[in-house]
Amino acid sequence: MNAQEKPKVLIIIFGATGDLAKRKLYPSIYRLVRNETISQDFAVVGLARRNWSDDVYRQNVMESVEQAFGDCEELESFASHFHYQSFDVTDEGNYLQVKELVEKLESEYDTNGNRLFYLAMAPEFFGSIANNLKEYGLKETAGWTRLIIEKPFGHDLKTAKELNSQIREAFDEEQIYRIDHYLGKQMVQNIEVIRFANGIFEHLWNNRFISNIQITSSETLGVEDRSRYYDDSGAIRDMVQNHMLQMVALLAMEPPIKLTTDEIRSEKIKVLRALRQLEPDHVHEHFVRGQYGSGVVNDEEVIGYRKESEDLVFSNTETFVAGKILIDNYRWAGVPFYIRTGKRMSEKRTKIVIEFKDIPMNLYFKSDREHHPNLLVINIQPDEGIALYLNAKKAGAEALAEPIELSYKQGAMPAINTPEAYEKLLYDSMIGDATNFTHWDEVALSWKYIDPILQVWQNEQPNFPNYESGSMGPKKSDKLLGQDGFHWWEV
Ligand SMILES: NC(=O)C1=CN([C@@H]2O[C@H](COP(=O)(O)OP(=O)(O)OC[C@H]3O[C@@H](n4cnc5c(N)ncnc54)[C@H](OP(=O)(O)O)[C@@H]3O)[C@@H](O)[C@H]2O)C=CC1
Ligand SMILES: O=C1O[C@H](COP(=O)(O)O)[C@@H](O)[C@H](O)[C@H]1O
Repeated sequence: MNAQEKPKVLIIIFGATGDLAKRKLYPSIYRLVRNETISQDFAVVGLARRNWSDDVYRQNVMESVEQAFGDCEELESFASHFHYQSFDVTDEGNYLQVKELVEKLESEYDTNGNRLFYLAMAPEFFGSIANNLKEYGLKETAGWTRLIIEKPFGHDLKTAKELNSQIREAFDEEQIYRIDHYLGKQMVQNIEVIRFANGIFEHLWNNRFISNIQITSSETLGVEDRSRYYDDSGAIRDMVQNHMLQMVALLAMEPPIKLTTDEIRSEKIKVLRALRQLEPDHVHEHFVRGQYGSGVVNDEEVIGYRKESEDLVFSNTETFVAGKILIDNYRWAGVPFYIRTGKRMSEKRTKIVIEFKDIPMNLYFKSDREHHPNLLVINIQPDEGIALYLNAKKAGAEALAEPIELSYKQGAMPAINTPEAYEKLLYDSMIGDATNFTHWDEVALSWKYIDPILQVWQNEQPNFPNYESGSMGPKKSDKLLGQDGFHWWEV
């Protein structure tokens, strides 16, 4: 496709009545169409079991867009491109009807035969859907065919491998887009730019100048109505195996020789290969898990995880993880990457703190115990931006220093309308840019790192709940850094 051309596409959504489709996919497609990022020659086929008509489906699409953006222009005309078919993925006979509908729409809309299949469904269906798409001829088209797969991609390395071979029987690796929505976030994409477009940072980006890196992704929400999925997954599979390790890889990778999908992936893969695998005896030294009890979040009293549903009364699933990750390569030997993520914490925030090594002797602070190392903070959300903490002279006669903050906030720039992560990733998949999707090798290496932790945890009885809702997790998470002489920066 010519870079100037706007993609023309027929999007086929499996799980069209579900939460993800409503909250993320329809508003994203609306923005892509409204901003004319994609061609007006587009259509959407929604598939799910519910017995909806096109009208009911369109009504739901319009409501989801309005919920996201308030009153919107030309919503009815936008929704008229959406078509619904009641469909049970477990009934193979249904695929022929889907094929008929797709071919009929392709003769009505000028989409060049381009088909984007989006699997917004429970993962147990991913493999069979992919195979049936091939079996029933839905891949046979004059245009391109791509498959977007939601997470979780497997439950551990073994099941991820099984799933991957199933999907690869039907689709080539270049046609598979494994989505990790963190890679669509503006400030996650900014990590590479901050590092590789600024001479002042890249020279310092190594174990001679950085003492540790901290990545926090905290949420105030609890498990909501996803307990069936979440209880089987827990924070380590839900957030660490994918989003957190992807951020580690972006922070630690070597500069790619070119900004192409293959070169960037190849550098990320090298980092994941260099992660120090944990022996069972070392898991407790490096990883802490937690589960929320009751507490107060945003001034409201909330219940503990085990009270969220009858099925969770005896649950040992972790809703919090903190970890110390080591990367055994020349650049990062000896620099801990601390990560923490959890539900029902005191605030919703994702941020990265790069702590630089302190100077050997500080002449400007009153006591030797006062440490104000330089920090670079990358705020991923909600306030997208960067802050650099330096020390400057305190006003007054004495020769004393105090920390100051130089900051840049993306939202403060006029006319910058940050695209939502899903919007960006949907567009990338339509133009065939897989840079911000995860390659199978990345998925496999992430599971390889996580598996030993899962194995130790599943054989032990945790003492849950061990953190109050509205806090920043269990005390042991602070000790993880304390034992190395560091602390979490609440900047
Ligand atoms: N929701 C979120 O915020 C996120 C979700 N994800 C992932 O996205 C995927 C979808 O999640 P989510 O939308 O929350 O899940 P939901 O449970 O809300 O939706 C599931 C969808 O699948 C349909 N469905 C279920 N069984 C069948 C079947 N046998 N045949 C056809 N359709 C069926 C349901 O519709 P019906 O009942 O009408 O058949 C519904 O449309 C999952 O893989 C999840 O892990 C990833 C990140 C975030
Ligand atoms: O993938 C997931 O991410 C969300 C957090 O995403 P964010 O963009 O709001 O930071 C998390 O709530 C969910 O459990 C997980 O599946």
